[in-house]
Amino acid sequence: MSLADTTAATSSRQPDAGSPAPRRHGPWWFPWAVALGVTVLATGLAFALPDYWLLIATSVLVAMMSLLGLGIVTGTAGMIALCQLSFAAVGGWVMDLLMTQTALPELLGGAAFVVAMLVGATAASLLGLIVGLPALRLRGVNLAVVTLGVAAALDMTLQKVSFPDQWTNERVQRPFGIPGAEDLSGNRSYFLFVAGVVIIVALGVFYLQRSRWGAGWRMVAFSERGTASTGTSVTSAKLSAFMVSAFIGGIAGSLMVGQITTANYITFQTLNSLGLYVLSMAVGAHLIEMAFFGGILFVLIPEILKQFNIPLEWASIIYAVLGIQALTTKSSMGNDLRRMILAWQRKRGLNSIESTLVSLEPVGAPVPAASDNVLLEVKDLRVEFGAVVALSDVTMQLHEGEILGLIGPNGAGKSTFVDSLTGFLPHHTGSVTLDGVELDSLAPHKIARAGLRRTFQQDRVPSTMTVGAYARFVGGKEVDEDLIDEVLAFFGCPGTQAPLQMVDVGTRRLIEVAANIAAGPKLLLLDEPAAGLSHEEHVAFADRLRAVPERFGVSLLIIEHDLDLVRSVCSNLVVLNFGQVLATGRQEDVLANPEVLKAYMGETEMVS
Ligand SMILES: Nc1ncnc2c1ncn2[C@@H]1O[C@H](COP(=O)(O)OP(=O)(O)OP(=O)(O)O)[C@@H](O)[C@H]1O
Repeated sequence: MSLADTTAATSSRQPDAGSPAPRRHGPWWFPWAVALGVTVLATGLAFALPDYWLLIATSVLVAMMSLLGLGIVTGTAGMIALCQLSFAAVGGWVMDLLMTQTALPELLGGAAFVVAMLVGATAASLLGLIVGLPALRLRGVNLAVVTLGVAAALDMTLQKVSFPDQWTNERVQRPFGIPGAEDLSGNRSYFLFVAGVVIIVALGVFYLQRSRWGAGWRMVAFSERGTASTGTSVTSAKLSAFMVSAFIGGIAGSLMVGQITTANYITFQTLNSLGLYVLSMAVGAHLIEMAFFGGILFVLIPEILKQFNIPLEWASIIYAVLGIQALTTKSSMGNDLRRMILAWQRKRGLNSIESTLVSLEPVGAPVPAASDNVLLEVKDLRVEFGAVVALSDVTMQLHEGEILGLIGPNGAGKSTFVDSLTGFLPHHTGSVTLDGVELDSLAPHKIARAGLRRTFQQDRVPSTMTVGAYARFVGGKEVDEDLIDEVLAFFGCPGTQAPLQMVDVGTRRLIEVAANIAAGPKLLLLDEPAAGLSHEEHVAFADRLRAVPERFGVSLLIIEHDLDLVRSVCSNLVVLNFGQVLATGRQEDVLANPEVLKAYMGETEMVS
């Protein structure tokens, strides 16, 4: 499409034809209805089960609590933690200390248990913070070794120090009983108390998973770079996952101590933490219902072995088989189940979600003209990878309201340029300023917050969220929800309720562009945004991009190999070659420059 083909811009912010359905939030009462149902069920079980099975049921709930915590680090945030029972041990130890060695029970009566439990969980979350620190730099096997080391060290310490109740042979008093129950501190009321705590924590996890924190955990599991480029600190996301996980682990430890009213280091041994990790991976403990199922397995496998007089050590072999299955298939029972439901829905033609970009009425905006205000100023940018000079003395400007194209042959330094500007290559020299603010010394998430955002060549949109959750996360705390709907509709993206799992990769990249525009940056860098789009989608996408600066107030820097798109949307171009600026200026002039023709494409293709 040439300049002559374009018509006047429409700058009004009217909703487009083909808008997604109005935003609907899931029924708010659903989790509360489930919680009520579980409460009724637990109350029924408390009065129906014999004493021995009440103890077993309590153990299931406590194991579920441990798995709920572990699921946050392993399933949601995608890290490895082999010391979940160390957090439980710290929680249990502190509660044991407060309940048997201090005047807390006399002072607070039945409520002392709850206070001690919360103090213990807080202490465990501090250990979570310490364990999380290495996770900022380590991944995979290295992180596994560190967390295993923590578990082993705590194991040995507990063997030496022992639990406080054993110093004086006192027992931990269980919490206040349930009114009307006969045995106010007995197994029935304790089961009900534990069930209540589990329901509260499960509700907390449910809402956390859907909060900004939860979205950060999911993002960090999928892509740390993607997370940072949305303005979220990877450090905070990882540490908060470890701290919340450890807090819940600490509560589980307190409940374990309350169950047996005394404590022993054997309960919290490293081997048990390993078993819990394997189970968490095998069932997919980031899903609340699967954490419950995992709790049943964790308690029932040894119980069944006991019933058949099989040595309990065989339980480890069963966990090992489950672990091998989960690690080799890189999936969990929960995820498999969800995938099966999805495949079944697809077979029935339900929920297939596609972009409506090509069916949108063209906006017909002209290629935007740049204003006189310099928005981005890059001076003498230089990046070296050992002996390779990837960028050398790159100097360029981008003006407010402009769509600037950055082109160059393979290996010219385009990705290195984008990475340096957005903080992912901190060791560059030279200077980068955005709207007068120096960006050089800032971390990637701070650069994003300063108003310079980017999208990626590779898919950085996690399939574990809905379109709306992702867009709200990318948009930041202050994002206008109506603007999210508007930008999604503007690019023909699915509505906010659509699960990203149902959306193809090309449409996901459109959603990434839309969400970043809704975030309202001053400048958005699009790294090969049209890759993976069909010809018709290219044309429609270019039409929409041209309207972005005026309609949404976002300037664009587009890195693209596709010269049709560049011709169609960019007023000015910068050409990189061997890490240096080969040409810069008006698009028509640059594309006619013989040096550019020679270096970039070969004359025949450019002239045609
Ligand atoms: N991490 C790295 N270590 C060493 N050399 C690198 C590294 N990253 C990039 N380079 C080199 O720097 C130069 C510029 O690479 P860059 O990826 O920025 O080019 P590009 O223009 O984005 O290429 P493409 O269009 O193929 O994506 C190339 O010579 C590349 O081999």
